[in-house]
Amino acid sequence: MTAVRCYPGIKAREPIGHYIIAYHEPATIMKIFSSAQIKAADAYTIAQEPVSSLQLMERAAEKCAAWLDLHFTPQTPFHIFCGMGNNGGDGWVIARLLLKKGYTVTAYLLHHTTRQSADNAANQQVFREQYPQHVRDIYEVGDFPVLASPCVIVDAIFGTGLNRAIDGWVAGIIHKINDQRNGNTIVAIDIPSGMLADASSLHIPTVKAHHTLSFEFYKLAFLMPENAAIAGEVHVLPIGLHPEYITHTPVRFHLTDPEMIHTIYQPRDPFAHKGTYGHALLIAGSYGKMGAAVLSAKACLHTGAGLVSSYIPECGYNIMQIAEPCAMCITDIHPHYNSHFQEVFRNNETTDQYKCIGIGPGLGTETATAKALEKLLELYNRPMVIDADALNILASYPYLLRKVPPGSILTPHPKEFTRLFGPSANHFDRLELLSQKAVSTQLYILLKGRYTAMACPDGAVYFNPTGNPGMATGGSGDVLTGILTSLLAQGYSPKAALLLGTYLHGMAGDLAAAKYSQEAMAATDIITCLGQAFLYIKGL
Ligand SMILES: NC(=O)C1=CN([C@@H]2O[C@H](COP(=O)(O)OP(=O)(O)OC[C@H]3O[C@@H](n4cnc5c(N)ncnc54)[C@H](OP(=O)(O)O)[C@@H]3O)[C@@H](O)[C@H]2O)[C@H](O)CC1
Ligand SMILES: [K+]
Repeated sequence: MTAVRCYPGIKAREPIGHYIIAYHEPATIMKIFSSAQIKAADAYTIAQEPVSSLQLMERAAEKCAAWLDLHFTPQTPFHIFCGMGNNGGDGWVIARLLLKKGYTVTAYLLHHTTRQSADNAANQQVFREQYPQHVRDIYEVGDFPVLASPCVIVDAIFGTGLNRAIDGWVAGIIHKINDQRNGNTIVAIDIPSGMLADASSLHIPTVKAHHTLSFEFYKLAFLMPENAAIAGEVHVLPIGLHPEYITHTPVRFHLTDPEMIHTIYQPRDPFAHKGTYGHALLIAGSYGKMGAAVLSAKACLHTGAGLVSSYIPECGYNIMQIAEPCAMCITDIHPHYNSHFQEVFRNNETTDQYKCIGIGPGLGTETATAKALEKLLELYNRPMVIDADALNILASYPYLLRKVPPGSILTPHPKEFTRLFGPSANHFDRLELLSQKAVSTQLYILLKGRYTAMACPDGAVYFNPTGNPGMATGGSGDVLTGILTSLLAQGYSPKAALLLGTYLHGMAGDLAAAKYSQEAMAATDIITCLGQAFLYIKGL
């Protein structure tokens, strides 16, 4: 079942994020299965539904043909490149279905092996019998056709059964297909040929698709920044894989979705007073970087914390009081940076007063700041939010990481992550390192990106689908720190705060982009749109 959802006031087809374009039932979209698990889901469905593998292939191809028919007209010629496995089998069925709908179709068989899957053979035979004049065979690069533009190229060469890097003349064909990108549309079936679903495809020849029609699930590879230019726009097409398998099979990787977020969100108590929703403390700012402190305090307030106190250097007092009158201010003895914030916690009473501390935006990395951070970590034992320069201090003094209260949330961007935990050869290795570090430190680690990855102490990783390139702007991270600190102060568990806060942040960013454009939006606009994002989540 596919249901189209959209934000209030935003057209369903606004190209802001995948999830706005089409939304699928949580059971099908939330879990990210490996290619081995997808194969098992396939087998389970065939055995339990029951359905024959040929029927399942027909079902999958029908979904693809329907999608293609919705997005193109019979005036556009189709060139469908088929491999010898089941991905190629899908290609034969798509070719047959499109011809039936009145499209001009040529199907090409790549003879990359002498072994053909049974379902591929069966569908190829049907096609050759019905449409012999529509088939061409490819044995070498020289057999690649001359294609008149504009046309649609369907890549059904390799799917999730790819077991090694593509080389030789088949790699030549992949390059030829990519040479046709300009002026034509390349649509990959299930996964672009050459791309590995669960491992890095760096330096491997891969089809560079404009669209990928992925069966039932997102593949982990689609969420990796290194593959951004390969899969294009991903469309998940449900093909009716067995819900029992989907529900009961454990996975490490998940994609958060609106329904999941709606269940995390807690409506406010009608009898609430400002004490109900916690007192948050944000330790931020330095000379020239007071904006970071203001943004995090504003975001914290607009996410619902009962009280917000901002700990800032002397120089920022007027700035903060004028920019955010709803926040209280504590100033450091130093005029330009924070050097004695641990002194806020003279006794247990004050430690208890602040339900959560967020630290880092615009903080600077002065030695006195680092010393104060060490003392703070010794005094405060609730989960904190640690960002920006506070992370850079942890990277400079790695022993401090052991003092961070368990359950705290670290929010590095990729460079901060590398400073903290070292470099990785590719984004799959980095994801593994992220997950390992969350387990070994018992902290939540949020790695910022197009699909921000949130690693939990139990080894699970959640990807966030909201957000857009307009958020790659100064202050966006400070806003996230304020949001997360606010949710923790209000009593959300670290995991709930992490998933909800990151989703809200991205959604507010999407709403800001829709209103002002990705170019013109600034971090302050993300805060302005937080209210609309809350209303959307509440109203789901
Ligand atoms: N998910 C589902 O429920 C459904 C999926 N469908 C489609 O099936 C494919 C997976 O099909 P499978 O047959 O397992 O694998 P592929 O078609 O992707 O590829 C297998 C063939 O590829 C050859 N191969 C593998 N790597 C290379 C390479 N680097 N160079 C050359 N050839 C390669 C392999 O050859 P061997 O020599 O290793 O035997 C095979 O010939 C899935 O992606 C979906 O598209 C169903 O149709 C519907 C249900
Ligand atoms: K493919």
